[in-house]
Amino acid sequence: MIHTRKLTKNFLVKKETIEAVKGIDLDVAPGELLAFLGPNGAGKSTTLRMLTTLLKPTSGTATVAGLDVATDPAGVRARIGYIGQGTGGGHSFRVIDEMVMQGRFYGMNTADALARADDLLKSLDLTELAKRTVIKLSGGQRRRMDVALGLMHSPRLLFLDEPSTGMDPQNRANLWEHIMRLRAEHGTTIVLTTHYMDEADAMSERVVVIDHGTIIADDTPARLKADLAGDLLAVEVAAGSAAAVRGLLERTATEGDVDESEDDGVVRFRLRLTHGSRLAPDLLRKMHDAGAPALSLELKPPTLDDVFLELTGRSLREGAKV
Ligand SMILES: Nc1ncnc2c1ncn2[C@@H]1O[C@H](COP(=O)(O)OP(=O)(O)OP(=O)(O)O)[C@@H](O)[C@H]1O
Repeated sequence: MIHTRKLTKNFLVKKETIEAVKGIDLDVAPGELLAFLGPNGAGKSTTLRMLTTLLKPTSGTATVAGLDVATDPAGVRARIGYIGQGTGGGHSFRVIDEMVMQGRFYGMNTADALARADDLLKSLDLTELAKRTVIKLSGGQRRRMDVALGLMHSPRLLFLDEPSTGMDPQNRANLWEHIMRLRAEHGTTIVLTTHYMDEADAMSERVVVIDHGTIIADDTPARLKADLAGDLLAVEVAAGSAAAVRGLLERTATEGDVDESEDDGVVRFRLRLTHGSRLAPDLLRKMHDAGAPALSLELKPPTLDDVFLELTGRSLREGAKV
């Protein structure tokens, strides 16, 4: 559905070249749901804008839905849906009119456009709002209408640029429910950008991590986490037991160093353990046998942020918009 080779975009700003996207190779199969995840300025939107023909690549190639973005941008546009950041229709039209106009724009006749709009409004729980003017919709409703607009011409491939930015968790969950349903019903291939790592984790089958214009990881969230970041283990012991426990933990740590801090006679160790839930009981027993029992033990599975941290030395949260 998408094939890019060495896809590159440079911007020239005041005689300075900004390398926004640096030679991306990407293949997306029909029906995939893929998220570009990365901090602000990583190159996610620029990549998406090249794939949707809104920006011309500086070099490299991209075919989208079977057509070349450079030589047949109009053809690509006819085959895809694109929902940009905070876009949407005009303010003073009614939702249904906005949708029919969109359908007409894509060459549908009014009757077909109305039928399709009805279907989509139903799928996206917007039927009751069909006659409301767009300006009166809430943020979440508006975003759902954006999705409906992007789907009016039944594209096989839908691009969503930060679909849920600025939404509260309930609206985000609701939008996702609708996107998933549409996908199940129509088999639409979906490519989206997000800097919400929990969203990428929970919703996407494939996460492409982008940093400084380069793909630095590309896999299922589960495999990314399993490969790159062990579970985070935090264990507290009495200060008198610290020396014995330190040695034990250093022999057990599978990733990185053992971090240690002391507060009020309690020493807290933090370390990464691959397959922590399997190792933790054994560790507890060894600590007990060494006469240095744990006061508390906490085991946290890794997040995509841990993955990003391991890959770049930076946290995704640091650069995330709130
Ligand atoms: N039109 C433009 N002119 C100049 N520089 C640009 C332009 N668009 C993007 N850039 C720069 O290209 C780099 C990548 O930006 P891009 O918008 O693709 O990042 P992003 O990962 O989508 O970030 P965000 O999460 O903030 O949307 C940034 O350094 C940005 O400042």
